[in-house]
Amino acid sequence: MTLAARHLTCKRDHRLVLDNVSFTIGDGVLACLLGPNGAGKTTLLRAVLGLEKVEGKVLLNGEDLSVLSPRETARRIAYVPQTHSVAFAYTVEDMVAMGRLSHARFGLLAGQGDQEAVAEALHLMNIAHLAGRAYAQLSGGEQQAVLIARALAQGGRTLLLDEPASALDFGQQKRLWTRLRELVGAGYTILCTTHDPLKARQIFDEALLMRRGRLTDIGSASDVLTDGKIEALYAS
Ligand SMILES: Nc1ncnc2c1ncn2[C@@H]1O[C@H](COP(=O)(O)OP(=O)(O)OP(=O)(O)O)[C@@H](O)[C@H]1O
Repeated sequence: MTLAARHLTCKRDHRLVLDNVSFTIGDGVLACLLGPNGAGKTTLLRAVLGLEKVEGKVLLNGEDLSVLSPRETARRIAYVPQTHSVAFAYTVEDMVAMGRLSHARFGLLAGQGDQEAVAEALHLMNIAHLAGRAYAQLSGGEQQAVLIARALAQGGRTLLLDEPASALDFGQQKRLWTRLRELVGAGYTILCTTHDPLKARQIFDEALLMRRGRLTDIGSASDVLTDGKIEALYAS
C-alpha cells in the first residue's frame, strides 16, 4: 500500500502544529519519523488516521481516506498509540480481539478467522502466555506488545506506530524490528516514530524529519540520518 499525505495542515489554539506536510511512503517500505518533543509527530500520525481536524488529503494507493467510514479506514490502517489505558479488566486476549472490531458483522466477533488472527498476533508478539492476564495489570512493555498485537490482528496492510519500542526490553525490541521487517517484506507499509536516530539508521529504509510542524527532510535513512542532519534536527 502506498501511503501519501498531501498538504496536511492542522491548527491548535491558532497555532500551526502541522504546516503543509506532504510525503509518500511506498509499498513494502519501513519508514521512521523523527523530531524533537512537540514537533508534531503524534499529530501527524493521528491526522493520517483521520483523528485530527486537518486541511489536506491522505491517500492510500491513491484512494482518498476522507471518503471512507472509520470502519473501512480501520481495515486498511492500524495504529499503535504510545500508551493506552483501559477502565475495565479486559484480558490480553480481549484487547487483541478488539483489533478485529472493524471485521465484526452485526456486532458479533469470534468467527474462526477472528480467533485465528488473534492467536497469530499473540504468537507473533511472543505474548501468547499472557492471553488470560488482565491488560491493566501488565508492565508498560507488556502492554506495548499487546497494543502492537492488536494492530497486527486488525489485518490492515498499513501500520502507524508511535514509539513502539520505548518500553520494550532488548529481546522484545529485537523481535519487534524483525517482525516489522518481515511485514514490509510481505508488502506492508509502516511508519513508525522513534527518538533513537542511531538505531533508526540501522533499522529503517526511509526517514522523515520533522521540526515545528514541518517536514524538513525525507529520503533514504542513510541519506537523511547523517550525524549533521541529526545534530541540526535536535538543536535548540
Ligand atoms: N490536545 C492538545 N491540545 C492542544 N495542543 C496539543 C494537544 N496535543 C498536542 N498539542 C501540541 O501540539 C504540538 C505537537 O504535539 P505532538 O504530540 O504531535 O508532538 P510529538 O512530536 O509527538 O511530541 P513527543 O515527541 O513529545 O511525543 C505540541 O506543541 C503539543 O503541545
